[in-house]
Amino acid sequence: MAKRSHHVESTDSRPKKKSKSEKHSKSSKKDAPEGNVVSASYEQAPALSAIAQSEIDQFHAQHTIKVTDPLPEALNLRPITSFEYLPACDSDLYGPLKSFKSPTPIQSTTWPLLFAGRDVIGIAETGSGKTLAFGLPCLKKISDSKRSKNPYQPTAVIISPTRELAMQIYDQLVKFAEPAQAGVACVYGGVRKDEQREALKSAAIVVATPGRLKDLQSDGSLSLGKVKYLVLDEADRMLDKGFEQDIKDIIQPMPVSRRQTVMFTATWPRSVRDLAAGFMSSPVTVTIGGDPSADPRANTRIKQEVEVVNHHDKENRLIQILNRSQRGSNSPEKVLVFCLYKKEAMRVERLVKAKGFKVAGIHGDLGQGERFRNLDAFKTGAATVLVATDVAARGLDIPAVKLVVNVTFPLTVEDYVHRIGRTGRAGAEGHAITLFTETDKALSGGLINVLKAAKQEVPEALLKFGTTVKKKQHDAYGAFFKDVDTDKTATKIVFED
Ligand SMILES: Nc1ncnc2c1ncn2[C@@H]1O[C@H](COP(=O)(O)OP(=O)(O)OP(=O)(O)O)[C@@H](O)[C@H]1O
Repeated sequence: MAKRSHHVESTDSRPKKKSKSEKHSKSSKKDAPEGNVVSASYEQAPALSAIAQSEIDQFHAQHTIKVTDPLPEALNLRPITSFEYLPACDSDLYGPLKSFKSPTPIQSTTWPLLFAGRDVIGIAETGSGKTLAFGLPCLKKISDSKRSKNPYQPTAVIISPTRELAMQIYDQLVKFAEPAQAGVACVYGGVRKDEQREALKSAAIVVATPGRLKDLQSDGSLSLGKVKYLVLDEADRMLDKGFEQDIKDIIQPMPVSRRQTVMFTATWPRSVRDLAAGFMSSPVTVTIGGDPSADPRANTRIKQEVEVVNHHDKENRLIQILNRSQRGSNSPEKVLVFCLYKKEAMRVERLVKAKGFKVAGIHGDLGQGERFRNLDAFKTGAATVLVATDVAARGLDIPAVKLVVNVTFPLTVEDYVHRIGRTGRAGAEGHAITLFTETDKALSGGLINVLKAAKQEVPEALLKFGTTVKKKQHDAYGAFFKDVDTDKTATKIVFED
């Protein structure tokens, strides 16, 4: 088959002088509609173009990959199924990929689109490498651009719902940023601003939580007028009602026509899709493992057990589970225990400690330093049980969490999928045990659908609560950061600053 390489030019609204190579390469892509994405070019590796179409089709079928592109004339870009097909880069940007065998399906499928400058919505199961899916093209954009080093004017902004997750994304990107000579800063609340301000001076990429970013923007510590690459990680959480204003305030000063906007998540409820569309230009939606318009889907490598119990039996049952997991024959497994309420988390942590387990806690009433220290203790194994509220539900990539226990069911089934997604990551097996009570019955239908989609056992006692799925309102998420107090149900998620 003749070697063809696609030179995909997605242009911004202004006419661009064609370089010599572009005059010769046939770009069958119509110019993108007015106001579409940035001027980015992507050269599909000839070796990738040479692969038989049947192999590409097989890859798509094997991983249940679905790509929905609103631009009828757009080129079907082939998935980058091996790191060798990555576009050339004049820095050693790809060096740290050596620790992986091959791209994950979400990386393979979204990388070409992101290199080509398209807006992308990426939906894939927890633990499937979404951070590098959006992170690598971001770093390549910085590494390729001869961006003038305007101090305090980042080229890329990545927004995350939690301080710990912002730090985690930052830590992952820094490994790649050094070879690409791209400065990265991380800004989040709960700590002093002056060091963060200092880091913003030379940062091309800023990873941030919304509150602190807005703070620094309004006190003039940084300008977002030059942002060309915007990522909302855990996008459905970032787009919840009541946060629209935060996100709108952050996006407002950013350029429209030359900005590439990217959203990634493991759950994509209908209630946030219209809002997302308002921030994007002809986004391509990529889903791995199943149709995004259906119910949320859990990572299928996680064994999900649901026990219907009486409210007052929960804590005894938790201790039984911990005895089995921590005092069995093998070395104590790392167990992540989720509560819904801060006071509940503090009470459970005290109970688990009193039973002699090595336990740490993480919730909104702790100082940021203590939260980082406790999370670290769990990562290193100094603590083998972490008692958390939903501050730890999304994104956190903690090695070798063998078991997640939901002592109190979260306020949405999406949060359930994210919580149990702290186990079973990067291809590992996982295990989750959920204590479900009468008070949670409004969510029984959604939970039953998640269990069935993942081919998990559905207990009789759960079926008794009924299978109807309550339509989730736009503001149905529980208090996220300022964790829900025992004396009132959550009315609005409040983000970290
Ligand atoms: N190509 C790859 N091959 C193997 N492991 C990878 C690859 N890319 C990333 N990983 C690892 O997989 C783990 C999960 O990645 P990451 O945290 O980005 O998942 P995620 O999809 O964002 O999860 P979540 O939905 O929970 O946020 C990390 O430890 C990361 O280093």
